[in-house]
Amino acid sequence: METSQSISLAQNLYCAEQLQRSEARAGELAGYSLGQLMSLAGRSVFEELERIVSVGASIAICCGEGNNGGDGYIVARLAHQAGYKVSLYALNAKAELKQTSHEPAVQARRACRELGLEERPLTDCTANDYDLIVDAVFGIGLSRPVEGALAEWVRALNKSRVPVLAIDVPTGINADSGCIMGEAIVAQVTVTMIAYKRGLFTGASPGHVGRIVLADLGAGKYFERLEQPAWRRVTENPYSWLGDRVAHSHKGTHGHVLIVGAGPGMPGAAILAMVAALRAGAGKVSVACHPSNVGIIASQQPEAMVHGVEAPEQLNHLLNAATSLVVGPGLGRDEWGYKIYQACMAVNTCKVIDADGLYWLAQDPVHSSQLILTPHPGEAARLLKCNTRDIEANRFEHALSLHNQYHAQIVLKGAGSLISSTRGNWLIDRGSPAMASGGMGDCLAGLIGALVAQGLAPAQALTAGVYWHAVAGEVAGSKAPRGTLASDLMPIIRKLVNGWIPE
Ligand SMILES: NC(=O)C1=CN([C@@H]2O[C@H](COP(=O)(O)OP(=O)(O)OC[C@H]3O[C@@H](n4cnc5c(N)ncnc54)[C@H](OP(=O)(O)O)[C@@H]3O)[C@@H](O)[C@H]2O)[C@@H](O)CC1
Ligand SMILES: Nc1ncnc2c1ncn2[C@@H]1O[C@H](COP(=O)(O)OP(=O)(O)O)[C@@H](O)[C@H]1O
Ligand SMILES: [K+]
Repeated sequence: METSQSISLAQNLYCAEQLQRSEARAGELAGYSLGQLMSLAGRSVFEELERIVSVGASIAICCGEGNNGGDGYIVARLAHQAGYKVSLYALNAKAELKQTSHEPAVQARRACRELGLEERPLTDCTANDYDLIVDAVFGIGLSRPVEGALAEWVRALNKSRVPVLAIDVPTGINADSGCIMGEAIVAQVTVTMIAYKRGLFTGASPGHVGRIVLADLGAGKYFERLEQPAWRRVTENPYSWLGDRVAHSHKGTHGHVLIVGAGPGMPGAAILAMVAALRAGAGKVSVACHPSNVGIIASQQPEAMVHGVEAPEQLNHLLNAATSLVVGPGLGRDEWGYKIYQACMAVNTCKVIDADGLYWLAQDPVHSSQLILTPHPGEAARLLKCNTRDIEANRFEHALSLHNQYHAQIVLKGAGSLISSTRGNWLIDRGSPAMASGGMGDCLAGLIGALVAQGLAPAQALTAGVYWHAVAGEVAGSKAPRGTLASDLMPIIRKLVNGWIPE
């Protein structure tokens, strides 16, 4: 079987429907029947199992009635034959597998019976009795929420903290949206078949999938020819877009970022955006803020130029001098904030709009590819006039809606940030929960502003900014996630924009 995987296979993300439609044909092109594909799927999972636990370990294999369960029976037979202590559990121990099940699953189940592996009801499986649980309950065929006794079993399994190896998709995770349907298994490893499902990388998934292993079963490259991915994952460091600095460059070469924000009593967000823009390599950084904040902002970083603006007219010369704008950090929702926002929107300069800037944009939508919008789900809900829960229930569709409605370059932030832009639709599966602390968004806005100032096109600046911000968050939070601050990202951002790649 072919194992080397192309860059495109690592990037491309698909929906369950695409797998259901084309996996058989992809298998055929690779020279396999559906049954042979399933045998290969079971073997791939078994090979991963061998990496996690040694021969002799106690394993519970928990099977549903569909083909995900079928994969489970194949693993059970292989594991038993290899000398593992295998216990089999089934969602419906007495029933036959579904009619749509492939022959190898039926054969493997029969073989397990002949080998004396008695099937017990799934809800009798007490996780603590085992070294590893194999989740073969539901995969891409999950069609309704996991409820009742099964949901209770999933909750107990998750509480046990016994490692789980999930087949294809952790049971209860929607493979398209990454949402939990009722209750979902938390796995340490997920071995996913043929191609990546987009829902494995965003929404609730990052807390459920563990390490993801792609087993393309030799059919991946054929599958890619049959189905177009609507989304791709950023897998390559974007440093080449920025490149090394030219030896004879000067500060004017690297652009001038103007941060517009910091209404009365709110200097912090603009300070973070300002420092991020400086550390990300902007030639010059200015801040336009309420006059009451000039002293405190100027005292933070002597390299920045800080201007108090009482009235929008005072902004004009600053707007004319700027290569990029970052509008919104701490801007406020009062009359001063509104007038300042309006003055910024009157110029054509590329703008990163965040925080209160997004609040004002939602009141009076504007369409432009020179706008870079960086909403978190709450801000996205305001922009799309729905609620945060709607956004989280389908992050992919709402990211597309934002791009289509505002004609802007957008990122929908959160674990598995989604970028919908003139460069297409990209998912960034980097970052960490260490980044769930106030100020991280301000840091991102300043970083993107600096990349625009240094000459990247808006969509490139957005993609590279979100990627480096997430990687910086991972590095800053790696040893002690709690208490990680946006300020901790600044020296790491400096390294990343100079081509550093963390191990
Ligand atoms: N085809 C191939 O080549 C390959 C396929 N492969 C494998 O097949 C998997 C897909 O198999 P699948 O389509 O049979 O779906 P699967 O995930 O087993 O679930 C369907 C069953 O679950 C049931 N059900 C759903 N939700 C439920 C709920 N909440 N509560 C209770 N029941 C629920 C549903 O019931 P129904 O909706 O029919 O009433 C049906 O019985 C895929 O993920 C991969 O592992 C690999 O081997 C590679 C080769
Ligand atoms: N659990 C997580 N995993 C990955 N990235 C995260 C996580 N939590 C937060 N982030 C990232 O941190 C940033 C938070 O931004 P935001 O919510 O605007 O913060 P603030 O408004 O406090 O500055 C976003 O880029 C988001 O993607
Ligand atoms: K599963």
